[in-house]
Amino acid sequence: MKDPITIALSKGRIFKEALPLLAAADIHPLDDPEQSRKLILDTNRPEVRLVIIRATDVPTYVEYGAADLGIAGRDVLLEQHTVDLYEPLDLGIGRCRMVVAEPAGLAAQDDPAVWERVRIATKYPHITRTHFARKGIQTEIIKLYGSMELAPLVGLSDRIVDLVSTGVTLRENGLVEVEHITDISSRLVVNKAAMKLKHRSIHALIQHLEKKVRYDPA
Ligand SMILES: Nc1ncnc2c1ncn2[C@@H]1O[C@H](COP(=O)(O)OP(=O)(O)OP(=O)(O)O)[C@@H](O)[C@H]1O
Ligand SMILES: O=P(O)(O)OC[C@H]1O[C@H](OP(=O)(O)OP(=O)(O)O)[C@H](O)[C@@H]1O
Repeated sequence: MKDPITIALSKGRIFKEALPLLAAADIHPLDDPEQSRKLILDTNRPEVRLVIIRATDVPTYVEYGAADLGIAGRDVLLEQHTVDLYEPLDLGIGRCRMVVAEPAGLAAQDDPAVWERVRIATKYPHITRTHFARKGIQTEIIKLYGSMELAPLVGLSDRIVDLVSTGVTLRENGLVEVEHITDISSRLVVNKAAMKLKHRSIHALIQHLEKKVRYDPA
């Protein structure tokens, strides 16, 4: 009998980009989470199901074994740095970068090399604090849950730490990137006990994903 496998992932861009990877492992969801309100999606394989959750909840579900595997952004994993998981594979999807940004007007006369104390609005307080602490810069952090680009426009903070991919959101809000913190992509994460107890199934799945990522990336 095959091991039952539960995979956690978020809807939206991660789900869309994960579909070809899952297909390479012969996993095809029977529903589209954009069309359905179902939180558990069956697949063509009776032993494999997907749970559809918030991107930031993926590490929690996998750490506690509510899902055996998951797909999580490196941003989420760095921010939730104490979560205990295996992270065997960079899936190469959800590619973007974590940056410090500020209004173009401020950037024109600003020099990050002389910053001593900065006020930052961000969804990523741990990453932000760590980045600036390494450079000996004190931070006042305003924690937000989205739309960080608004903060400097209404005087909540001078600067933000956020993800950038095309740069359109920064540009349309008159902001520019002033520091690159790190590159981001989505990772496969695996529950530690499941990796032992369901080793054959999980190992086979990792191999299919790895082959697709390495030899046939999207
Ligand atoms: N503009 C982007 N381009 C590419 N990848 C991105 C971009 N923005 C975010 N990501 C990646 O996709 C992941 C999921 O982002 P998404 O916007 O779907 O969820 P979220 O709204 O950030 O999460 P939550 O609902 O938990 O707050 C992020 O954790 C990040 O790794
Ligand atoms: O450089 P770009 O291609 O414009 O992408 C950057 C935007 O993408 C992400 O937001 P997302 O689309 O996830 O919206 P939300 O997190 O505010 O819901 C990120 O927080 C930026 O706002």
